[in-house]
Amino acid sequence: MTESACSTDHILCTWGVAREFGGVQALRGVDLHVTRGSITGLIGPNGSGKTTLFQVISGMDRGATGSISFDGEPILGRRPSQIYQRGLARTFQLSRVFPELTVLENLVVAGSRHDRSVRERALGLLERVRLRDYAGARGKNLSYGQQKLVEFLRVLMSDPALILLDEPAAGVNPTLRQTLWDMVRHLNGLGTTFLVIEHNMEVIADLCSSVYVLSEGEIIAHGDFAAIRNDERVLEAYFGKKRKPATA
Ligand SMILES: Nc1ncnc2c1ncn2[C@@H]1O[C@H](COP(=O)(O)OP(=O)(O)OP(=O)(O)O)[C@@H](O)[C@H]1O
Repeated sequence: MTESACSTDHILCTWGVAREFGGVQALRGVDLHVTRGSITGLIGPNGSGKTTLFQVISGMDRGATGSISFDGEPILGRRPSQIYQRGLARTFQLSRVFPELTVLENLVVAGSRHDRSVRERALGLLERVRLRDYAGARGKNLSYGQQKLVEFLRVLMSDPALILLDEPAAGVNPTLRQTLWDMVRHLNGLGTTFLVIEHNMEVIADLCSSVYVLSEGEIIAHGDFAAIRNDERVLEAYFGKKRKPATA
């Protein structure tokens, strides 16, 4: 893929992104395009490099090579705060809620100004996911699923253009999980773009217009879910090499 393949339709493009950890090639030349306004899925077996790619895109891991553009600007090598300020935010596999702050404070700290409008925006978000009654509770006193939802809301406080979600529903009960996906869909309807790591294929099929499949640090397939689900390389990556037919 050439750099010219990245157009203004794409909010994020990566070319040849590679990352090695002491002999382990975690990413091997990853080319990926995220269309503006899409919900794009990133799937792959455990250890295939998904989280590493998020670390690199968000600037938290600055040891990669290749190039990345976000909203037309090169970002590889930039600090996480610079990338975040440009409008690219992410959540983490494990919740990172501030345990001693209240739920409301957890959201307000991420707002741009500590004024009334930030507070109201936070309360509005909590209302939307039915956590308004928990505004005064400390982060540490929420269930794990509630903490993940609060972490997601905190990301929304900065009104990012692109949100990277790293298994946002893992460890979350089915009701909260539904709330979370409804919120993703709602925000996407308002124009927010998402790149989502998710292991549940029903969710991927339901939510994502485009899916990238990573295996051993390489993109092995890309397309809509119907196309990638029957791809030979994808089946092989998930279920292992094809067995030889049994002999009599
Ligand atoms: N900081 C690090 N130091 C050394 N090796 C690392 C580091 N981060 C990731 N790796 C290795 O890179 C590879 C990719 O890991 P990564 O966590 O990105 O995979 P993943 O697809 O997100 O997996 P999972 O689905 O299990 O979360 C693995 O072999 C992992 O052990």
